[in-house]
Formats: sequence, structure tokens, C-alpha cells
Amino acid sequence: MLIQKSLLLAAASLVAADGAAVRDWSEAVSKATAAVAKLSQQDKINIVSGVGWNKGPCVGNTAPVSSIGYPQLCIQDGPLGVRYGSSVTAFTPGIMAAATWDIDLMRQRGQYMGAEAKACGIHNLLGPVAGPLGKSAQGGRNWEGFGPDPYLTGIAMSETIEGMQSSGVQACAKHFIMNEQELNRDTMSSNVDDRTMHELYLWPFADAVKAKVASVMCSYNKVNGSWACENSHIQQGLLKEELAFPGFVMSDWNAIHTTTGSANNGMDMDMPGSDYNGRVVLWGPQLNNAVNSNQVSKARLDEMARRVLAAWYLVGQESGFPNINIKANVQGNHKENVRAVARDGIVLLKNENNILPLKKPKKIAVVGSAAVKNPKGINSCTDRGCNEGALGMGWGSGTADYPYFIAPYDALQTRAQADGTQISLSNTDSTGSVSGTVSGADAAIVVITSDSGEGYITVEGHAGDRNNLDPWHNGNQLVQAVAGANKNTIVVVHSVGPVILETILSTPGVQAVVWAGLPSQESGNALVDVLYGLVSPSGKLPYTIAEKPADYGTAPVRGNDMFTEGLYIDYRHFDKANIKPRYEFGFGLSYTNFTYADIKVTSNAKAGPATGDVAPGGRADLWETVATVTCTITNSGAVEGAEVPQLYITLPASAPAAPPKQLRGFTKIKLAAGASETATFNLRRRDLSYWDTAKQNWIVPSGSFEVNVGASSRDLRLKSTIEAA
Ligand SMILES: OC[C@H]1O[C@@H](O[C@H]2[C@H](O)[C@@H](O)[C@H](O[C@H]3[C@H](O)[C@@H](O)[C@H](O)O[C@@H]3CO)O[C@@H]2CO)[C@H](O)[C@@H](O)[C@@H]1O
Repeated sequence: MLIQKSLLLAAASLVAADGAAVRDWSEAVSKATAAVAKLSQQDKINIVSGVGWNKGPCVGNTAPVSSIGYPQLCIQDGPLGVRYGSSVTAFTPGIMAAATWDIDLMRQRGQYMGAEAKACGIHNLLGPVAGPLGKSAQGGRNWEGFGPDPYLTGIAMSETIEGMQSSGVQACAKHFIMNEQELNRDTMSSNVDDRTMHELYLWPFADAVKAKVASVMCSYNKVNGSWACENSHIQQGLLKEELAFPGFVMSDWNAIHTTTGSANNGMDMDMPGSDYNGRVVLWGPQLNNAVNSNQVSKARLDEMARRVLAAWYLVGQESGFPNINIKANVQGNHKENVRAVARDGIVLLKNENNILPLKKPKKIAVVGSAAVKNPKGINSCTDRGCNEGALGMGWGSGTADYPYFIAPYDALQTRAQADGTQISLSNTDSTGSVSGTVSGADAAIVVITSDSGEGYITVEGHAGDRNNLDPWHNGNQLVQAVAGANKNTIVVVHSVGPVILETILSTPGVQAVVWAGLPSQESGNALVDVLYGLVSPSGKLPYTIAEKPADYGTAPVRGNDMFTEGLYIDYRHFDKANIKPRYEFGFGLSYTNFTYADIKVTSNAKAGPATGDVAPGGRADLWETVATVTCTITNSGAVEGAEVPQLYITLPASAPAAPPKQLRGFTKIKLAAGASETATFNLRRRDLSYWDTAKQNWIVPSGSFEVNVGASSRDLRLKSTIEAA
């Protein structure tokens, strides 16, 4: 992709509003090298070892080194804002940002998160997330990241990191790697083949490194039999050599098992560094002993300290950085980004008889426990570890406390009062009494949910991963009861990921299904914006919604995971196995229509291996544009709207077996009724390459690439080819 507009924005936002500049790695590393030369061995040990859980103001803390002005480093969750903050913005989860397919909103979200973290004195904010990627729809932490397509996740990682770091805060790409489920996450091994590793799971981390991410967090699981945080192949080989990552690798919290195994195999910082969860301290004094006994070399210790300091210099934290104050009010106007993402990520799945947008109804009814705020308090469940009231995010360490919460009913009530609409509410999931609430209403809006999170909390029997893909709280029966009494039923789904909708879709009277995802604190406002047509819905699914769970072909496993599905997850699997999805990857309706025309291709793509020098992100030529595809998008309907044309490629026959199509470009175009605009997709060398396991390189295969541009992965409107000789 790399749309021109995004390039301009990227250049502009490398310097944030407060003037913090992201340095070149070369400058940051040379400053770090000079600083390391002044340090004692104990200083270096202090820089790379956590002081312990709850032994400082943040979830991760190291000791200061005053001789070089190095502070007590504050490392804090997480991927949607400042965990444990008192007055911070609870940004939308990653999966909602992905559903917007809007790189400007993604970048702004990152920039605002970074600004809040910096204002709190946080040096390193633990996000964004590309692991889990989301190979299993039930994976508990999928919602923290950007969905199972590596290209979409890669773009989202890049935009988020550049946004965050432009605000002067170190980002941390996590969890590296193959941490695809919560079940037994800290005992299991993810056993994956080399090509799948490169083309799916490593792909978005390459984007992160290319975007100059300061740090990477290694994960709890094993990879091909060796603990991720002690795995030389993935940390030293893939990350530091192949991707030329200059920053530091920190452990997930107590993810290491031995001192020398982690120190000698690529990990650079141990977190949190105490007897957290009953573990023994493995770095700090133990690392010092290991260096003194030559089990870990002095050069390796120097390298660790240099990498940590280089990340600090990279984002200019050595001067003027605020003191730690996680209790500060740092929200500014950032709720505007939350509302925009929550609104523009809403995916309209079904809209019969133009029931939407609502047109000043005389009477509406609202149903469901999820239509109102959690009656026990919006932050009453630690780390959002319950599903009571409206759902705005999943649960676990990747959460933040809400500063306020506008539930669906709150915003609908405000709108109804303004319109003089009568509104009634049934705020339970009980089917018994709903007919009285909804009968006679012009529209009945029923809100249902599905939740998941991190495995240290179990909610309603779900130990992180979801046990199934059904709506919670008898959502199917609730919809049936509502639609049985009102033939103008609108179903709003708040969910961490795909839900099987077959029962709901086959219920007479269900006129519309609005996929409202995970909207965080601006839930109701965003929903009203779409339901009442203040904007046309413009979100597109960042994953496939199947007809039945077995159609995905993947699910969390009890023992080691052999990743036998290889490259074929989500739509890649549905396409290969010729399975009809209920709603395909990339799908989303609008209140207007778009036509596609006039596809043009220019290309200088050459078949063969990547040959460029290795730089952060991999061989430099992988990132060069080798083909450009354009087409004209026209809003042929009656109202303004935004469309997301998507570009998919099919590799030529000379390539080894590959997914039938793969996303390799998208752009979001806002158009007034009747207006047209050119969509431009710049394809980089990597976008046309496969990973050759024998040559250990990316190869552009020779022959004819099929190029399809369309409104979803199954609604392809324009076709062309790119020739590579
Ligand atoms: O927060 C830093 C990284 O931590 C990992 O998750 C940990 C989480 O932050 C922590 O709150 C949780 O603690 C619980 C503990 O595991 C459990 O035994 C105890 O009963 O309750 C504690 C909570 O009160 O542990 C999590 C690890 O197990 C994340 O994986 C990582 O993404 C975070 O950045």
C-alpha cells in the first residue's frame, strides 16, 4: 500500500507537537555506546534488570544510573493506553482501530497514547500487539491486536508505533512470538514451519522494526521447543540479524526460566525482576554472578545496556522528560479519537428495508444488560475482568480504567430527548418481559456481547480464550424474544472477535445487524452517530465471520500446537478450502454505494531474490515500491460515505503453493455523493514475495500476478495483472 497521503503524514509526524524528534538509530546507538563506556558493571546490571513487581511506580521499573542522568525507567501497560492511570483516556482496542482501515486514525491513536504516557512520565508503553496475530478466533487476547491478516496488522503496527514514538515514548511490540492462545500459554510449544513464520507471524514484527520500534517483548510460550525468551533462533537470528533490530528485547513478566539461557540467547532486559508469582529472581545479582564467572560475556552485557540506552536516546528521553505521575489528568481532547475510531470501525452487516439510518422514530425500545453501564461501576472489575453491563474492551493487562463511559442507552436517550422520541428500556437479558418493552416501538435495539481476555482471569467459565463463538448471556434467545414482539429489530453486537450469527440471521424481524466491536468509553456516542446517519458506516471486518466454528479450522489446543494449518488462517483458509463465510474478511455495508472503474498498473517488478543491504526491517529493497495500481472509486449513492477499496494478489504458478489471495493494499476514501477519487496502491517488493526456505530469502516469483481490487475479500470488482520476469 503506502498511500501517498500516508507518506506525507508520516514525514510530518516524525516530529510531535511538543517538538520531540525520533532520532536515527545510528545516532541513538552511538550516544548509547559512548554512555556505556562510562558505566560500571553494576550500572549495566541495573539498566537491564527489573527491580521487582510492585517495587516502583510502574508495572516494570529499573534502577537509575545518575552518572549518565539515566532515570528509574518506568515501563507500563499497555496497548490501549495507561493501565492503572487515574485520569487517562481508555483508547479503543487494537481490533477496533483495525476495523476502521484508516491509517490516519491509527496514527493519531498512537500519537495520543504516546502523549498521555509521556505526560505521566512513562518511558515505555507496552504496545502495540501483533502476537497473538489471531490464528484461532477463540484466542483470548486477539482483541488487543489488529486481526489475523499480517498485512493489515503490519500497517497498523507501523502507524501506531510511529505515532507513539513521535510523542517521545518508547513503544514495545509484543508478544514475540507465536503466543496465539491463553490455554497453557506458559507451558506449550508453538511449532511452526519457517515459511509460515515469515509470511504470517513475523511479517508484522518486520513492520514494527521498520517503523523503528524501541523494544520488543518476548512471550511466555516455547517456539519449536525452546522458550521464546531463551530462543536464539527467534531473538538473535530472526529479530536481531534478519530484521536488524537495534533496540532491546524485554521479557514478558517472569517469562524467563534461566539466567544464562535468556542472557546468551538474545534477551536484553528481565521484567519485572522479582519473586513475582512465586518465581526466583534470575537477573540482577544472578546476572552479575554469571558475568563474573564468564557464563555471560562482558561484551554481551555491554550490548544489552547499549540496546536499552539506544532506545532511550532514540525518542529523546534524556532531557526534559516529565517526572512519573500516573495519577495525572492527561486526557486532553483525545476522546475525539476514541469516538472517531469507535464510529468508523462499526461494520454494518445487514440492513433490510433501509431500517437504518433511523429517521426520527416516534418510539424506540432498547434491550439488554449490555445496553447500560455496569451497574456495579464502570471500573468495578479489576482489569475489566467481568462482562457486566456494556462491553467496551476485553480483560487483562491490556486494559485501562475508563474515565467515563457513554453506554448505548445513555446516548440513545440523549438523542431521543432531542428528537422528542419516546424511549423504553429493558436492562436485563431476561426474555420474559421484553415483549412489553418492545411491542409498538418503531425500532427495537437489542445489544448482545461476547468477551475474552488474558488467562489469569476467568470470566463466566472462560479462562481467557473463549469456550465457543456464541453470544454470551443467551444473546440468541434474547434476540429471538425481541424480534418475536417487534418486526423492526436492530441487533448491536459488541464483541472481541467473530460470533456465530446464524440463529440471529434466521430470526424473522431482525432487520439490521450492527457490528459495533469494542468501542471503549465512547460506545454510545459512536453507535448513535451511525444508527442515526450522522455518518455512513465505513468499517470493514478485520476477520471472517463463519457460519460455524469448525469452518475456521483452528482452535486453541491443549498440548503443543503444531500449526498444521500453516499459511491458511482466516480468509486464506476459507478461500483454499472453498468454504462460504457468513461475512467475509473486509466486508462492510454503507448507506451509500460505490462503483469501481478504470484499473491501471505500472510495474518494474523483477523476479528473483531480495538483494539489498540489511537494515532495520530486513533487506532494504523489500520496502521499495515495485508496482503501482490505481483505480477510480465513485460514490454513486445519495449520501456522503467512505469506502475501503482493498487490493489482493495471487502469486503466479511458478511460486510454491500459496493462499489463493492475499491482502496487499488498502486505502480509505471519503466521498461526497456523486464524487470520484483515484485510489492508489503502491506495492513493495515484499508484497510480491514469498519466503524461500532453502534460499532463506524473499523471492519475487516469475510470471503473472493476478491483482484484484474490491470492496471485500469476496467482492472483487476489478482485475489486472503484474508481470515479473
Ligand atoms: O503487565 C506487564 C505484562 O504482564 C503480563 O501479564 C501479567 C499481568 O500484568 C499481571 O497483572 C498478572 O498478575 C496476576 C497474576 O498472574 C495472578 O497469578 C494473580 O492471581 O493475579 C495477578 C493480577 O492481580 O499476571 C500477568 C502474567 O501472568 C502480560 O502478558 C503482558 O502483556 C504485560 O505487558
